[in-house]
Amino acid sequence: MVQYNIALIGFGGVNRAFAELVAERNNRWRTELGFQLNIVAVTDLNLGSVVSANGIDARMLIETRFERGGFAKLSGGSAEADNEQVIRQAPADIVAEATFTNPYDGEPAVSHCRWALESGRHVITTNKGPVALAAADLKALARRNHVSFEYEGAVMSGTPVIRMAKTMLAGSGLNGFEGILNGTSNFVLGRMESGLGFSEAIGEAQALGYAEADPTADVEGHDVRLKVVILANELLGATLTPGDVSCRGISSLTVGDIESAAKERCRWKLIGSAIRGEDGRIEASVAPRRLALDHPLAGVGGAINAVSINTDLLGAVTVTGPGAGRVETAYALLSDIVAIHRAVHVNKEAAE
Ligand SMILES: NC(=O)c1ccc[n+]([C@@H]2O[C@H](COP(=O)([O-])OP(=O)(O)OC[C@H]3O[C@@H](n4cnc5c(N)ncnc54)[C@H](O)[C@@H]3O)[C@@H](O)[C@H]2O)c1
Ligand SMILES: N[C@@H](CCO)C(=O)O
Repeated sequence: MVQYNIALIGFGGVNRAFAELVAERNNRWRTELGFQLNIVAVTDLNLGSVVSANGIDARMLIETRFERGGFAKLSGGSAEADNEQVIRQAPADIVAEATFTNPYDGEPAVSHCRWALESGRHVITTNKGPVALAAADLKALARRNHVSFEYEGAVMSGTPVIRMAKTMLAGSGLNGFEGILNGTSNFVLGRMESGLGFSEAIGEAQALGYAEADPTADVEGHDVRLKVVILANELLGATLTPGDVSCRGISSLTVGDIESAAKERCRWKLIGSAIRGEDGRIEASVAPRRLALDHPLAGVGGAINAVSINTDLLGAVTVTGPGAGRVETAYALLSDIVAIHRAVHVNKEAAE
């Protein structure tokens, strides 16, 4: 039986939900997927660090109400988040990076990924910073160290848009995309249509685990800008940085704007898009758009995301599914491990 030792960096909504999946589903994964997971290290800015080569009980981790620095009370624990030491020295095969997204330079998550890859650990991450701002370097580092860098959850949480488009639409002539790529702002717009105030709607999105640590990133469009960079670079072969993407969020929309759109059978949506022009240049933007109710993206509600990918051979192919949520995003981490497992074990077995 294959077992992967996992280090969790950041123990907030996503990695907690992932630990819960490990506690509930490891037996099932053994049978269905051919591997089981063993959490050997966890670090968190608020809780500290804990390392155990024999494994840390996932159920204990999620059921204990730790205070600040509370990992110090566990065997192998410390009150400090010793990220570098844990990432480089814990006996992990895979490092799951799920700390805050920093939209400016991606740090400290970029360093977390770099330390892990340099130390020969696979990296799985839901953090948009390292993927949008340092993917090329991190992929090269992964190749040099014969490990994988996987990041399906960075766009549309557990809905597999990156892997699906890169593998299943290969050769179809991808030339652009447009879509709803932020669960929080889509949820907030829907709640405002139902009469809720902007701040109350954001509060609900935070409670449901959709929002960024600083929800300004959601409502000002910065989160979508990172996702547009990621999709454009992954799917269209672009080399965009966030500065290349014009960006406007939903914070300037008023209840009056939303009501007048509704009277004219329209609805506001925050749309991220990129398109390859005649000259080969990629134009990318994030902006609220007033869509007629019969537009395919107008009916996408709540924290659901949808992206229509333009192809030469098929026309538009639309992927829709959850775009935020703790469990939904934790699933993306599992899907990354499945990809690593298939690359390492299944392909090796097929070659033998
Ligand atoms: N929640 C979602 O729906 C969702 C979806 C897709 C992607 N993401 C991304 O996944 C990541 C995690 O999201 P989340 O919802 O769990 O966020 P969260 O705010 O609930 O958790 C982040 C955790 O990281 C810890 N942390 C921050 N900096 C750290 C550091 N330097 N060292 C160790 N720990 C640190 C924090 O203490 C916190 O517990 C974020 O980058 C987010 O953008 C989240
Ligand atoms: N805050 C983000 C999480 C998913 O990246 C959203 O609401 O879409």
